[in-house]
Amino acid sequence: MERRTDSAQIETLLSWCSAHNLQIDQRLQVVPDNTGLAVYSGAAFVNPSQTLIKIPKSAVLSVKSCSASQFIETSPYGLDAQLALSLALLIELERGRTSIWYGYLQSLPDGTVDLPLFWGIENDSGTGSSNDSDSPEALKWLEGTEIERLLFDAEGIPISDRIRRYFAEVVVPTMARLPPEVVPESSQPTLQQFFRAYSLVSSRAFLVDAYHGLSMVAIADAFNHSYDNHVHLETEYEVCPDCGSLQQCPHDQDPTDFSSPSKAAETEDDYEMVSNANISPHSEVFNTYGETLTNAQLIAQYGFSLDVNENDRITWQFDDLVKFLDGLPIPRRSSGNPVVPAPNAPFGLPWKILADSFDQNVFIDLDLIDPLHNVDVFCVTCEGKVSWQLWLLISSYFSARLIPADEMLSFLARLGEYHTLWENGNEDTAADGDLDTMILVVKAIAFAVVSLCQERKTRVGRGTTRRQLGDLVDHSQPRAKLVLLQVITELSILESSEALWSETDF
Ligand SMILES: C[S@@+](CC[C@H](N)C(=O)[O-])C[C@H]1O[C@@H](n2cnc3c(N)ncnc32)[C@H](O)[C@@H]1O
Repeated sequence: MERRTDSAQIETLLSWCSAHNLQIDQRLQVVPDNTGLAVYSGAAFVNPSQTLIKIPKSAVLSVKSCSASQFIETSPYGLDAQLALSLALLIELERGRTSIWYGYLQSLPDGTVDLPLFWGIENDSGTGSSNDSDSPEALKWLEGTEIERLLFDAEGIPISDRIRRYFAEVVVPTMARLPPEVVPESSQPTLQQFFRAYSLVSSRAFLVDAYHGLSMVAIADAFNHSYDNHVHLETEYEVCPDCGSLQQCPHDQDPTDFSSPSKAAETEDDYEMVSNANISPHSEVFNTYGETLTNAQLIAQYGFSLDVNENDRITWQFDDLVKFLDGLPIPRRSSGNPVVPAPNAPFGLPWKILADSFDQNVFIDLDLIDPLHNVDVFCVTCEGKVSWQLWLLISSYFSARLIPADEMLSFLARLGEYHTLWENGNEDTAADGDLDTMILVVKAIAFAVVSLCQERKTRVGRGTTRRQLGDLVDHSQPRAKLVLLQVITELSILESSEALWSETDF
């Protein structure tokens, strides 16, 4: 769907930037592209570590800075923060030219960003949008995919229901309470307008610091995404959540603590976009919306996917995995008493200690788990490998049936070593000890991974082969096409993993 921003809108945006002290390095140009705006370099080469954009904190639109700040409850992150910022944005949009962000807001895409959570419900919002003809087909292929899971909150409630509920329970009453100097009394935004505000927040907002939280940041949001990015936004997150001060302030709990060095005033007042790679002349300058984002996450949150995305993975939730493992045959020793696993803690393991003790070889760094881009830890990667967390969960599940609880930690450490030797065909060099038990568990892990992949394959792609899906892509409308490509990727990951883990010679 094309939604090019025209040059008059860009000019108004740039005048607004100068009026609000937002500085853009002359080597960069904001230009129209098919999705709205994009940023390109000019004739000059740009080196890394250059500050290219300075955005005064006073220019960001957040719940704290908006015209109705005292009427909106803030939330630090997650869906609640997105909903609150959507309301703040909606109010500023309703204010039209009287909003101090008008020059910025007029440059944003006109319609609702095409996110799957709105598919099939656009017509319910009262505008009779016609984009929806493609939705039934797209929704059909969405079933069982990684995208589908992202359309629900942690309690399993559809995010679209949460948005509607927030509109009815918070947006409508808040709009009715606002004094006329904030929005005119005649202003009664529709659910469709709130959908648009939500879609803009979902696809453009940044978590800037502990004071402003999730915010709309002009120009920073004009960059498209790539994981080979050239620039990133730098902010000091740890500011006072009450007043935004980076230095000591009256809200500090310990007034005698003067340990934090005071920063220069200019660092305190600006957010900065800084280059982290060379930028060639006349090329598009990319930001990254998250280094670990999968295509499913990009589609759900931003409405687009990359042609190739090495972050793609298939994920499972902890409870579903345990239920699945419960249905598999438990490996048994030919002699010795079976062990009854500890019923409470998951398999009696100190998960945090185990997680911390994994070294550089691990697939996912725990530091990458952040509230906005939550990394799903139990997964198979696009190469078909399992994440260490999935390996650990499966191996401890089976080991708990074979090994007494107080020996589990050391057994799992030895099992990890043995599994690595075995993968490389060097299992003969393993020290003796409980070799038989380790072989049993390694076989059970391989069997479990193959079974998990096979089971997931029955739920993705409606039993259609990848070749047939490929033929369908060519004749599909944009939404169905986007989902079909995702289905093909997911099936291919599952097939690679199944092949990799079946290869093992038992
Ligand atoms: C933060 S905005 C980036 C600027 C954007 N072009 C605009 O002004 O609307 C995010 C939106 O840009 C588009 N976008 C960003 N990176 C993209 C990419 N690599 N491929 C396709 N669309 C992309 C998507 O429509 C996404 O929702």
